[in-house]
Amino acid sequence: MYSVKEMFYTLQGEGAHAGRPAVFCRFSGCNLWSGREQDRNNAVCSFCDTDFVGTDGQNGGKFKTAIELAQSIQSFWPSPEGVPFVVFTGGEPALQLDKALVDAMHDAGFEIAIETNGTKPLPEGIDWICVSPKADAEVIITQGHELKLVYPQALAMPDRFDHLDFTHRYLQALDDDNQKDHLQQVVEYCMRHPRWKMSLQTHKIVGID
Ligand SMILES: C[S@@+](CC[C@H](N)C(=O)[O-])C[C@H]1O[C@@H](n2cnc3c(N)ncnc32)[C@H](O)[C@@H]1O
Ligand SMILES: Nc1nc2[nH]cc(C(=O)O)c2c(=O)[nH]1
Ligand code: SF4
Ligand SMILES: [Mg+2]
Repeated sequence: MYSVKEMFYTLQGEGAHAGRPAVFCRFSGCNLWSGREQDRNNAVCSFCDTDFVGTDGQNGGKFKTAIELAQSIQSFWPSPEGVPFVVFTGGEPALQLDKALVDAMHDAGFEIAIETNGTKPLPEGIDWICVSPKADAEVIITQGHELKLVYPQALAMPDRFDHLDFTHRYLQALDDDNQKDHLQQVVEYCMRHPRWKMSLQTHKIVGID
Protein backbone atom coordinates (compact mmCIF):
# COMPACT_ATOMS: atom_id res chain seq x y z
CA MET A 1 0.00 0.00 0.00
CA TYR A 2 1.33 3.42 -1.00
CA SER A 3 0.12 6.66 0.64
CA VAL A 4 0.29 9.65 -1.68
CA LYS A 5 -0.34 13.21 -0.53
CA GLU A 6 -0.65 14.68 -4.04
CA MET A 7 0.30 14.20 -7.68
CA PHE A 8 0.59 16.85 -10.35
CA TYR A 9 2.16 17.60 -13.71
CA THR A 10 4.50 20.59 -13.63
CA LEU A 11 8.09 21.61 -14.38
CA GLN A 12 10.86 20.35 -12.10
CA GLY A 13 11.69 23.60 -10.31
CA GLU A 14 15.04 22.78 -8.73
CA GLY A 15 18.51 21.47 -9.48
CA ALA A 16 20.01 20.13 -12.67
CA HIS A 17 16.64 19.22 -14.25
CA ALA A 18 15.06 22.62 -13.52
CA GLY A 19 12.65 23.48 -16.30
CA ARG A 20 11.96 19.88 -17.36
CA PRO A 21 8.33 18.74 -17.51
CA ALA A 22 7.67 16.09 -14.88
CA VAL A 23 4.91 14.32 -13.01
CA PHE A 24 5.43 14.83 -9.29
CA CYS A 25 4.35 12.09 -6.91
CA ARG A 26 4.49 13.36 -3.34
CA PHE A 27 4.35 10.53 -0.82
CA SER A 28 2.84 11.12 2.62
CA GLY A 29 5.00 11.09 5.74
CA CYS A 30 8.62 11.80 6.68
CA ASN A 31 11.10 10.29 9.13
CA LEU A 32 12.55 13.71 10.12
CA TRP A 33 9.34 15.63 10.99
CA SER A 34 5.76 14.61 11.82
CA GLY A 35 4.47 17.40 9.58
CA ARG A 36 2.58 18.98 12.48
CA GLU A 37 3.39 22.64 13.15
CA GLN A 38 3.47 22.05 16.92
CA ASP A 39 6.34 19.58 16.40
CA ARG A 40 8.36 21.70 13.98
CA ASN A 41 10.79 23.29 16.44
CA ASN A 42 11.73 19.94 17.97
CA ALA A 43 11.98 18.10 14.66
CA VAL A 44 15.27 16.85 13.18
CA CYS A 45 14.36 18.83 10.05
CA SER A 46 12.64 22.07 11.03
CA PHE A 47 12.60 24.22 7.87
CA CYS A 48 10.37 22.13 5.61
CA ASP A 49 8.34 24.11 3.07
CA THR A 50 5.91 21.27 2.31
CA ASP A 51 2.63 19.80 3.57
CA PHE A 52 2.99 16.02 3.32
CA VAL A 53 0.43 14.93 5.93
CA GLY A 54 -2.37 12.61 4.85
CA THR A 55 -3.64 11.76 1.39
CA ASP A 56 -6.02 14.68 0.86
CA GLY A 57 -4.10 16.73 -1.74
CA GLN A 58 -4.83 16.93 -5.48
CA ASN A 59 -4.93 13.40 -6.92
CA GLY A 60 -3.82 12.04 -3.54
CA GLY A 61 -4.95 8.74 -2.10
CA LYS A 62 -3.98 5.21 -1.20
CA PHE A 63 -2.81 2.84 -3.89
CA LYS A 64 -2.87 -0.90 -3.29
CA THR A 65 -0.30 -1.95 -5.89
CA ALA A 66 2.67 -0.57 -7.77
CA ILE A 67 0.84 -1.12 -11.07
CA GLU A 68 -2.15 0.89 -9.89
CA LEU A 69 0.03 3.82 -8.77
CA ALA A 70 2.16 3.65 -11.94
CA GLN A 71 -0.98 3.77 -14.12
CA SER A 72 -2.24 6.80 -12.23
CA ILE A 73 1.14 8.60 -12.60
CA GLN A 74 1.19 7.73 -16.31
CA SER A 75 -2.28 9.23 -16.77
CA PHE A 76 -0.87 12.69 -15.94
CA TRP A 77 1.70 12.57 -18.74
CA PRO A 78 0.11 14.57 -21.56
CA SER A 79 1.79 13.50 -24.74
CA PRO A 80 3.75 10.84 -26.60
CA GLU A 81 6.45 13.49 -27.16
CA GLY A 82 9.68 13.35 -25.19
CA VAL A 83 10.78 10.95 -22.45
CA PRO A 84 8.18 10.82 -19.68
CA PHE A 85 9.67 11.87 -16.35
CA VAL A 86 8.45 11.23 -12.80
CA VAL A 87 9.87 12.83 -9.65
CA PHE A 88 9.19 10.96 -6.42
CA THR A 89 9.25 13.31 -3.46
CA GLY A 90 7.45 13.83 -0.20
CA GLY A 91 7.69 13.81 2.68
CA GLU A 92 10.40 11.21 2.43
CA PRO A 93 9.89 9.04 -0.65
CA ALA A 94 12.52 6.48 0.39
CA LEU A 95 10.03 5.30 3.04
CA GLN A 96 7.69 4.03 0.29
CA LEU A 97 9.39 3.85 -3.12
CA ASP A 98 10.27 0.21 -3.75
CA LYS A 99 11.62 -1.95 -6.57
CA ALA A 100 8.11 -2.93 -7.70
CA LEU A 101 7.21 0.72 -8.33
CA VAL A 102 10.57 1.46 -9.98
CA ASP A 103 9.99 -1.49 -12.33
CA ALA A 104 6.39 -0.49 -13.03
CA MET A 105 7.45 3.07 -13.94
CA HIS A 106 10.22 1.77 -16.21
CA ASP A 107 7.74 -0.61 -17.87
CA ALA A 108 5.58 2.45 -18.51
CA GLY A 109 8.56 4.12 -20.25
CA PHE A 110 9.35 6.66 -17.52
CA GLU A 111 12.66 8.06 -16.40
CA ILE A 112 12.64 8.14 -12.59
CA ALA A 113 14.02 10.79 -10.26
CA ILE A 114 13.91 10.98 -6.48
CA GLU A 115 14.24 13.84 -4.01
CA THR A 116 15.46 12.28 -0.78
CA ASN A 117 16.99 13.34 2.53
CA GLY A 118 19.51 10.51 2.08
CA THR A 119 18.89 8.80 5.43
CA LYS A 120 17.16 5.66 4.12
CA PRO A 121 18.22 2.97 1.64
CA LEU A 122 16.92 3.22 -1.92
CA PRO A 123 15.73 0.53 -4.31
CA GLU A 124 17.95 -0.18 -7.31
CA GLY A 125 17.37 1.36 -10.71
CA ILE A 126 16.45 4.98 -9.93
CA ASP A 127 17.71 7.09 -12.85
CA TRP A 128 18.33 10.36 -11.01
CA ILE A 129 19.14 10.55 -7.30
CA CYS A 130 19.01 13.94 -5.61
CA VAL A 131 20.10 13.90 -1.97
CA SER A 132 19.40 16.89 0.27
CA PRO A 133 21.24 16.36 3.58
CA LYS A 134 19.83 17.68 6.83
CA ALA A 135 22.22 18.93 9.53
CA ASP A 136 21.11 16.59 12.30
CA ALA A 137 20.58 13.40 10.29
CA GLU A 138 23.24 10.98 9.08
CA VAL A 139 23.39 10.60 5.30
CA ILE A 140 23.74 6.98 4.17
CA ILE A 141 23.25 7.63 0.45
CA THR A 142 26.77 8.80 -0.34
CA GLN A 143 26.60 8.48 -4.14
CA GLY A 144 24.25 9.97 -6.66
CA HIS A 145 23.62 12.51 -9.37
CA GLU A 146 23.02 15.65 -7.38
CA LEU A 147 23.61 16.83 -3.89
CA LYS A 148 21.28 19.74 -3.11
CA LEU A 149 22.07 21.34 0.20
CA VAL A 150 19.70 23.88 1.74
CA TYR A 151 21.91 26.78 2.81
CA PRO A 152 22.72 27.96 5.39
CA GLN A 153 22.35 25.20 7.96
CA ALA A 154 24.59 25.90 10.97
CA LEU A 155 25.80 22.32 11.39
CA ALA A 156 25.85 21.41 7.71
CA MET A 157 28.33 23.65 5.97
CA PRO A 158 29.01 22.48 2.40
CA ASP A 159 32.57 21.28 3.11
CA ARG A 160 31.09 18.60 5.38
CA PHE A 161 29.98 16.87 2.17
CA ASP A 162 33.15 17.29 0.11
CA HIS A 163 33.97 13.57 0.26
CA LEU A 164 30.62 12.38 -1.09
CA ASP A 165 30.42 11.09 -4.66
CA PHE A 166 27.93 13.27 -6.55
CA THR A 167 28.09 14.61 -10.12
CA HIS A 168 26.46 17.97 -9.30
CA ARG A 169 26.62 20.03 -6.11
CA TYR A 170 23.96 22.67 -5.50
CA LEU A 171 23.23 25.13 -2.74
CA GLN A 172 19.57 26.11 -2.45
CA ALA A 173 18.75 29.19 -0.37
CA LEU A 174 16.72 28.41 2.73
CA ASP A 175 13.23 29.76 2.07
CA ASP A 176 12.18 31.52 5.26
CA ASP A 177 11.73 35.14 6.32
CA ASN A 178 15.40 35.84 5.51
CA GLN A 179 15.48 34.20 2.09
CA LYS A 180 16.90 37.34 0.45
CA ASP A 181 19.98 37.19 2.70
CA HIS A 182 20.33 33.46 2.12
CA LEU A 183 20.30 33.96 -1.65
CA GLN A 184 23.21 36.41 -1.34
CA GLN A 185 25.06 33.95 0.90
CA VAL A 186 24.56 31.20 -1.69
CA VAL A 187 25.94 33.45 -4.44
CA GLU A 188 28.99 34.30 -2.33
CA TYR A 189 29.67 30.70 -1.31
CA CYS A 190 29.44 29.39 -4.89
CA MET A 191 31.73 32.12 -6.21
CA ARG A 192 34.30 31.31 -3.53
CA HIS A 193 33.93 27.54 -3.95
CA PRO A 194 33.29 26.97 -7.65
CA ARG A 195 32.49 23.28 -7.46
CA TRP A 196 29.14 24.42 -6.00
CA LYS A 197 26.31 25.87 -8.12
CA MET A 198 23.16 27.74 -7.16
CA SER A 199 19.77 26.01 -7.34
CA LEU A 200 16.82 28.41 -7.45
CA GLN A 201 13.34 27.17 -6.58
CA THR A 202 12.10 28.37 -9.97
CA HIS A 203 8.54 27.03 -9.54
CA LYS A 204 8.07 29.48 -6.66
CA ILE A 205 9.33 32.36 -8.84
CA VAL A 206 6.84 31.63 -11.62
CA GLY A 207 4.03 30.58 -9.28
CA ILE A 208 3.41 26.98 -10.31
CA ASP A 209 3.22 23.82 -8.19
C1 LIG B 1 10.16 18.89 0.73
S1 LIG B 1 11.65 18.00 0.40
C2 LIG B 1 11.04 16.34 0.10
C3 LIG B 1 12.11 15.35 -0.21
C4 LIG B 1 13.02 14.89 0.93
N1 LIG B 1 12.33 14.68 2.16
C5 LIG B 1 14.16 15.87 1.12
O1 LIG B 1 14.20 16.55 2.15
O2 LIG B 1 15.00 15.93 0.21
C6 LIG B 1 12.09 18.55 -1.26
C7 LIG B 1 13.26 19.52 -1.35
O3 LIG B 1 12.88 20.76 -0.79
C8 LIG B 1 13.95 21.24 0.00
N2 LIG B 1 13.41 22.17 0.98
C9 LIG B 1 12.53 21.89 1.98
N3 LIG B 1 12.24 22.99 2.69
C10 LIG B 1 12.94 24.00 2.11
C11 LIG B 1 13.05 25.39 2.40
N4 LIG B 1 12.39 25.96 3.42
N5 LIG B 1 13.86 26.14 1.61
C12 LIG B 1 14.54 25.59 0.58
N6 LIG B 1 14.46 24.28 0.26
C13 LIG B 1 13.68 23.50 1.02
C14 LIG B 1 14.51 19.96 0.60
O4 LIG B 1 15.80 20.12 1.15
C15 LIG B 1 14.51 19.06 -0.62
O5 LIG B 1 15.63 19.29 -1.41
N1 LIG C 1 7.90 22.38 -9.41
C1 LIG C 1 8.40 21.78 -8.32
N2 LIG C 1 9.68 21.35 -8.34
C2 LIG C 1 10.13 20.72 -7.23
N3 LIG C 1 11.36 20.14 -7.07
C3 LIG C 1 11.39 19.55 -5.86
C4 LIG C 1 10.16 19.73 -5.23
C5 LIG C 1 9.78 19.02 -3.99
O1 LIG C 1 8.90 19.48 -3.26
O2 LIG C 1 10.37 17.97 -3.76
C6 LIG C 1 9.36 20.48 -6.10
C7 LIG C 1 8.02 20.99 -6.08
O3 LIG C 1 7.27 20.91 -5.09
N4 LIG C 1 7.59 21.61 -7.22
S1 SF4 D 1 13.33 15.73 5.29
FE1 SF4 D 1 12.34 16.63 3.47
S2 SF4 D 1 10.13 16.25 3.71
FE2 SF4 D 1 11.11 15.73 5.66
S3 SF4 D 1 10.77 17.56 6.85
FE3 SF4 D 1 12.80 17.78 5.87
S4 SF4 D 1 12.49 18.83 3.90
FE4 SF4 D 1 10.48 18.16 4.68
MG1 LIG E 1 8.53 21.59 -3.03
